[in-house]
Amino acid sequence: MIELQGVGYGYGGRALFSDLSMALAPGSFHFLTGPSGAGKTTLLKLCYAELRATEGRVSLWGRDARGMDRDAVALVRRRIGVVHQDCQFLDHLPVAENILLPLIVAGRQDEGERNLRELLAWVGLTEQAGQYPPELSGGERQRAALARAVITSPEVILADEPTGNLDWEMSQRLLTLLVELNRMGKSVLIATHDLNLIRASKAQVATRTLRLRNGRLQQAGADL
Ligand SMILES: Nc1ncnc2c1ncn2[C@@H]1O[C@H](COP(=O)(O)OP(=O)(O)OP(=O)(O)O)[C@@H](O)[C@H]1O
Repeated sequence: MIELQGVGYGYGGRALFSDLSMALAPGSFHFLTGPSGAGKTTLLKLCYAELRATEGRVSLWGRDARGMDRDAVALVRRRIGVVHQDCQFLDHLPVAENILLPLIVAGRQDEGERNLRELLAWVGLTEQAGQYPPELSGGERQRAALARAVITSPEVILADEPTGNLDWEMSQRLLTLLVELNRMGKSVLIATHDLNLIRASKAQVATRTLRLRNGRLQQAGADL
């Protein structure tokens, strides 16, 4: 679905990473780890065509991202749900409307009501639907961000530090939601610093861990 071959990227002419390859297959579950500033968020942005690789090839469902115009990118993004590091809510809209936004943008609001009710119950935010994002706790915000990422039924979920600043219990709860999505057949990639979260996932799901460090991507093994 998403494939990177020999990909490099840099800001302002300075290479951040190079010759990086990976593939997200249907139903796969990956963690992406590495030190702060290694380029995890940048790598996720390449996966959903927010950024274009400066070398190599990013293929999204078999199409080279480089040749995609805005409409093609918009189409492909509907197959990808992104949980952003900072949630990116519109604070003047209630939580329910924030979650519905991707469906509205996709012109599919008719699917909204039923999906929304189910999703709010699934993430445990039925009571908070009418509240505004600044009124939510950190864990509630992250769960709302996850609901928003999956309301369009994407095939791939890319989550950038979804458990950053959450306590252990809430991190586990979020991980369980992501594992449930994976069991429904979705491919999941989680960027995280939290090695305990990666270890805890092993009991629930078969995962691969990729480590981005010094401009290289390696598969992490038992050394985690
Ligand atoms: N828009 C930008 N312009 C210039 N430099 C940038 C930009 N975005 C990120 N960078 C730099 O690129 C490097 C990688 O950033 P990135 O956010 O991808 O790392 P990260 O591994 O996700 O970090 P963290 O774990 O702290 O979130 C950092 O040094 C960052 O300052």
